[in-house]
Amino acid sequence: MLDVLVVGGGLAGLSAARVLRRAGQRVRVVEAAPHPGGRVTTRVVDGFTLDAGYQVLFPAYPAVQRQLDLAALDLVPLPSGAAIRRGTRVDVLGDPLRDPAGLPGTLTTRVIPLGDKLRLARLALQLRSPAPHALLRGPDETTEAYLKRQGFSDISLDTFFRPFFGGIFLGRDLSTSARLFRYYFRMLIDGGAAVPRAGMGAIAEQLAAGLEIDTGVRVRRLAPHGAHVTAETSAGDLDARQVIVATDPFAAQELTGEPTARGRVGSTYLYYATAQAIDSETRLLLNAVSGGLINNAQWISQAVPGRAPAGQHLLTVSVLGEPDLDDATLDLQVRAELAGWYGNSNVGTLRLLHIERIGYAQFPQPPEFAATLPGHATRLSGVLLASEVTSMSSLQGALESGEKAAAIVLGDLAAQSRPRGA
Ligand SMILES: Cc1cc2nc3c(=O)[nH]c(=O)nc-3n(C[C@H](O)[C@H](O)[C@H](O)COP(=O)(O)OP(=O)(O)OC[C@H]3O[C@@H](n4cnc5c(N)ncnc54)[C@H](O)[C@@H]3O)c2cc1C
Repeated sequence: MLDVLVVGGGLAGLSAARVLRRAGQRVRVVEAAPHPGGRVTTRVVDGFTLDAGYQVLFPAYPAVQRQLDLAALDLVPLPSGAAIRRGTRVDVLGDPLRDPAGLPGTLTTRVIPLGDKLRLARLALQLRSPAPHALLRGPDETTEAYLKRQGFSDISLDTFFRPFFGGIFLGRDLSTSARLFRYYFRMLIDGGAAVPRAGMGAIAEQLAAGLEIDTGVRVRRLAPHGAHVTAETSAGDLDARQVIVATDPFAAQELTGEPTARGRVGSTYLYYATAQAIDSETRLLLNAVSGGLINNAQWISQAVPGRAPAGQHLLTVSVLGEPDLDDATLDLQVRAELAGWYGNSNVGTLRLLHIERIGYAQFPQPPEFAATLPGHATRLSGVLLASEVTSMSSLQGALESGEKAAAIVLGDLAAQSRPRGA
């Protein structure tokens, strides 16, 4: 009999399994998909390396610092700041803290009023002192209300905050909890954003190394019997003293009977290849024009060498939500918007490699969302929950959730009391 069965091999499940294995437990992960990683995966198409959606790692995440060997991931820091696009017009907003060379351009760019640049600097100073997890406490409101209270103008909200944080929250309305805004802002100040050279899937591969993982096996039902739990799987029954359910919240609800589902935020990504050097920009491109499909885009092969074959370029385009358009229409409409940036002849060279439609990317996180989240205990004896949904919809949330569930299994009460986000 296993000591612990972990259901789901996303980052929460892998994190839990690693902690338990290090503590000497006999642990096995059962994952429904053909490979571990859950939402953090990478595929190779025609020699181009495509992450499943535009995902980045904040190396300053405390759980990332604890769990990952960042040197072995060969992280490539993404250029700080952003290029704000309004049609053919481009304004660069640098991050003077991380890239002092960009300061003159940032100060002279007129897209953000001078007063708002000073407010950004003040915000950075305010948010860099408290312990990161303390930023997840205190009064809550929407990010939009918080930014307005800080005095930011509508122009800065529309041209920078909506597309930039829209890409993180997967919605431009800034209705996400201001606590999360402050936490992510702090993570960016402390460590910027980076990606493994080989793709985000390398994170899951590193976590999975050395673990016993059954892939392509779905757990259908959990039956507690006092001192152990039987998991009915598509490959037969498995018995374990304890089970950690680390699936998405919808599957967790079915397996445990706990109300873990919190709704869905979806997003859509288009990946284009071209042999033509259309734009030398390496920064994130933000679409400051509202009402279109594109929220942000990046010439990822320029920011992260090796993502495209020699002589080729890779553009990833992020569309928020799930447009009700077939692939051909979606491609046509995105191309029409890109033509407003680069002209028809350049856009004509783009070859669509892949469209990734993600129905469940994150759960909605409105103000005070944390008070409504489930804990790790479930009504099934011997069955615990580990999932981003116990914390926050992020790599940090998934990793720390796995750590905490493992600590409960190990009876480590001190680790259980570690505050959320620490
Ligand atoms: C497009 C996109 C962009 C994102 N961007 C960022 C970002 O930039 N930064 C950030 O911090 N976070 C980001 N996130 C969020 C982050 O990826 C997730 O919060 C995190 O990966 C969730 O991990 P998890 O282990 O809780 O869940 P999941 O990754 O969903 O893993 C659950 C696993 O359980 C498996 N499973 C489900 N049911 C069963 C069953 N019955 N039996 C066996 N296995 C089962 C699934 O196949 C899956 O592998 C992004 C997510 C997406 C999709």
